[in-house]
Order: sequence, then structure tokens, then C-alpha cells
Amino acid sequence: MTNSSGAGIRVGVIGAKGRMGAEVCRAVEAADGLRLVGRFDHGDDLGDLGGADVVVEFSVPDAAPANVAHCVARGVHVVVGTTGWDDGRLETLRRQLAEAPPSSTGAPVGVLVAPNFAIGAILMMTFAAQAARFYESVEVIELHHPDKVDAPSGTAARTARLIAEAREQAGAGPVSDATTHDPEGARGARVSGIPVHSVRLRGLVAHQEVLLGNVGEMLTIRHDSFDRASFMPGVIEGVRRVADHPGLTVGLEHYLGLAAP
Ligand SMILES: NC(=O)C1=CN([C@@H]2O[C@H](COP(=O)(O)OP(=O)(O)OC[C@H]3O[C@@H](n4cnc5c(N)ncnc54)[C@H](O)[C@@H]3O)[C@@H](O)[C@H]2O)C=CC1
Ligand SMILES: O=C(O)C1=N[C@H](C(=O)O)C[C@H](O)C1
Repeated sequence: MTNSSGAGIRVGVIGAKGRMGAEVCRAVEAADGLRLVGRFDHGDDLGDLGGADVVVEFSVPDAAPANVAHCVARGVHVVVGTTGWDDGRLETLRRQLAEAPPSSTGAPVGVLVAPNFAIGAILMMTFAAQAARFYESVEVIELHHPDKVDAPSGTAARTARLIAEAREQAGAGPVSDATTHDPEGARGARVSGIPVHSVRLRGLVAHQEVLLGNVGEMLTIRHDSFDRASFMPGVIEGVRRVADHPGLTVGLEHYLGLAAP
């Protein structure tokens, strides 16, 4: 995509003072054909978004829907990494997109909501969904830095959802679990029927294990982001390609040819 002035893609970043937003600003400034035109954070007037063609949104779950709606209402494409997009929020966003004005090039607006931009994490989710129907038991353990405000992680919620969908399509039953007494919630959360456990530990960045068990065997699929640099190639790919994907796309796998048919 080039903008109507042919000067490459103008990019705005919301949540620009945060851990991810600051990293995204650096990555955009270093990327060929992208120009950083606006940095926005809590309390800033988003206004015309600095004239951006594409906005990258990494703020907090409670703020992201309004920020994205602001962009969409102005015909600006959005790449969203912020978590918290449950079905209700996604449905509202679909309606907003249906009523949105066209982008500066006249094309319909595109929004990419991606729970995780790291290629390994996307592959982990894909592999977990592929494996899920072959195993009696599946559990997800996500491990993050203790400054994270939401649990379970967006990646874990998405993984559980993909696993549950794959199992349902294959006619696999619920995961085995004889627990009837768990007053402290030691068995974790249930997301789409899949147990999910959240660890918060100083020193960690973003990590996840999917454990799949059968009689006499276990398959472990693990991904580790040791540095937020791991998310940047995916974010930049999203910025470059979001205009070619009108409407709402959930998951970068759809841009990479990795999505299940
Ligand atoms: N999709 C992905 O690959 C990844 C997603 N994330 C998600 O991105 C989000 C941000 O994560 P971090 O950067 O670690 O958090 P952070 O707390 O470091 O940064 C959030 C930033 O948003 C700002 N903010 C708060 N309210 C705002 C508002 N109303 N408008 C604009 N800015 C506002 C804060 O001041 C802060 O600078 C989280 O939901 C996290 O789970 C994080 C890493 C990777
Ligand atoms: O808050 C984080 O750090 C991360 N958030 C995303 C999530 O909740 O899945 C992506 C990654 O795990 C890092």
C-alpha cells in the first residue's frame, strides 16, 4: 500500500508510551516505506490521528474499542494488538466497519485484531489446533511478566478457542477431569471448556505451553517471546497489508496463509 500522496504508509501509534507502543514506534521508524506521523497515549486528543493511513493500537483492554472506533469512523485502517476482544466487542466493531467511510485511497477500511504477532506464537496456536482432536486431555499454561493487567492472556484465550473449535469439528468429547472439589480454583479458568492457567513472574516476557495428553504419552507445544522485538515483524507485516484486507480480520495467520480453511 502507498497513500494517496505516494509517500509510503503514514503510521500513527496509540499507546505510544507503553512497552509495546514504544517498541512499535522504533520499528516503524526503522522500516522502509513507513513514516511515523503520530504518537498518542492516555489523555491525548486523537483528532485526525496525525493524518495516518494506518494506526497501530497497543493500549489497555478497556480503552482499545473506543480508540479503534475513532480510527474506523475516520476511514483509517487499524492494526490492533491490545487484548480483551470478546465476541461482543468484535461484533460491535463489525457493525462500525459496515458503517465506516472509505479510506483515503477510496478502499474499504480494514482492521486486524491479532492476539499475538510473534510468528512462533501463531505457529504454536496453529499446531495446537491441529493436534487437539487426537488427545483426550488438553490444558494451556500461559506465563507473563507481572505488570500485565489481564488474565488469561489474549493468546491463551484464542488458543483455547481454536482448540475447542477443532475438537468440536472432529466430534471429540470434553477433556477428561474428575475434579469435583476445588474450593480455591486450583484447576484454573475454563475458556471454551479448555483449562487455562496463568502465571505472573518477574523476569518473564510472554510464554505459553499447550499440554496434550493421552494414555502413555504427552505432547508439549511451547513458545517463548524473550524480547518484545519478537512481535515487530508481525506488526510491520500487518501495517503493510491491512489495507488489502477490508473489514475485520482476527489473527495474523489470515495474512500468512496459516489459517484453517
Ligand atoms: N498482540 C500482541 O502480539 C501483543 C499484545 N500485547 C497487548 O498489548 C497491550 C499493551 O501491552 P503493554 O504495551 O505491555 O502495556 P503498557 O501498560 O506498557 O502500555 C499501555 C499504554 O497504553 C496507554 N493508555 C492507557 N489508556 C489509554 C488510552 N485511553 N488511550 C491511549 N493510550 C492509553 C498507557 O498510558 C500505556 O502507555 C496489552 O493488552 C497486551 O496484552 C502485548 C504484547 C504483544
Ligand atoms: O501483555 C503482554 O505482554 C502480552 N500480551 C498478549 C496476550 O495477552 O496474549 C500477547 C503476548 O502474550 C504478550
